[in-house]
Amino acid sequence: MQPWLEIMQLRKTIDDFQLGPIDLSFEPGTIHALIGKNGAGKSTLMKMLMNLAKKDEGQIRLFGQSIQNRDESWKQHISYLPQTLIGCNSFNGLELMKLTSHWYSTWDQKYFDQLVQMFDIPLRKLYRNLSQGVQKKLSIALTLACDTDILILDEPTAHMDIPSKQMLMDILVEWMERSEKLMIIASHQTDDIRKLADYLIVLKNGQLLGKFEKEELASRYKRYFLQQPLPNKPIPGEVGRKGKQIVITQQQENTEQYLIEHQYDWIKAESLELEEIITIMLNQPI
Ligand SMILES: Nc1ncnc2c1ncn2[C@@H]1O[C@H](COP(=O)(O)OP(=O)(O)OP(=O)(O)O)[C@@H](O)[C@H]1O
Repeated sequence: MQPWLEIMQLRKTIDDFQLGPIDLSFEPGTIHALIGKNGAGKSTLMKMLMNLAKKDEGQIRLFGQSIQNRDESWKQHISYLPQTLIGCNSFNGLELMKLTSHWYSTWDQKYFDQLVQMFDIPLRKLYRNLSQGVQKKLSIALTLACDTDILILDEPTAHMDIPSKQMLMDILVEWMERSEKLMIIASHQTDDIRKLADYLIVLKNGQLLGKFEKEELASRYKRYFLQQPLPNKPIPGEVGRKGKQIVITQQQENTEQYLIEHQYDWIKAESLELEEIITIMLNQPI
């Protein structure tokens, strides 16, 4: 399938922080989660996708066309939720709704009203007087109601209470089903990633570790409980150990082949939780 969004050899330097080179493609009908420790470059990458942060090198292509040297009409296809909305404080929800709906021809008023009701957002209160969680809910309602092809969300569940987070997960799944859509979401919440993502894009200190299919990643990592102590040197696929008889690997086939060849028996092998896999990946040397 033709990707809707492509990034080629994208690079940016901010002081001593270097992002890239990054090559990625995003196909319709998929949800990509951007994963990385604080300061890994997730927000910077998202801002570059929106042309809000200037790239030093590389190309971004939307529907096969470069977004550079064009007017900003391509933004009609993408709605973006930044970590914090700037410049909204002196407006209330109704005014922000008018401003946003004016810009997007795909604006869906009925859907916005529905989201406002679901999240119980007071539209007549000034944005600055809303709690952080309600500010987030309003920004999400404004972003989703644009009903664009592509949605870019930077930590959408931050500051939200637990029931609202759960509701948002369902809303985002339903949003994907409205028509053919693409979603890119940066999140530190494993719940968000587990429930939503098809692919994980892992950034480490500005470097791209890779794009991984979530299910494939989950099946790759295994923990073995052995009957005998392991040798001191690492075994094939090993990424971690607990004591001498519990080992975590990321290459099931190679590990099992080694264990069988060297006559190590295992009592059981189990899959890892996504949170544990992400922690291992983010702590591994590049
Ligand atoms: N406007 C800026 N001025 C100076 N440095 C910046 C600026 N924006 C980003 N950086 C630096 O770029 C790096 C990446 O920041 P970025 O916000 O993209 O990370 P992140 O992965 O989104 O982090 P977090 O998970 O904490 O939100 C950091 O070292 C940050 O200090």
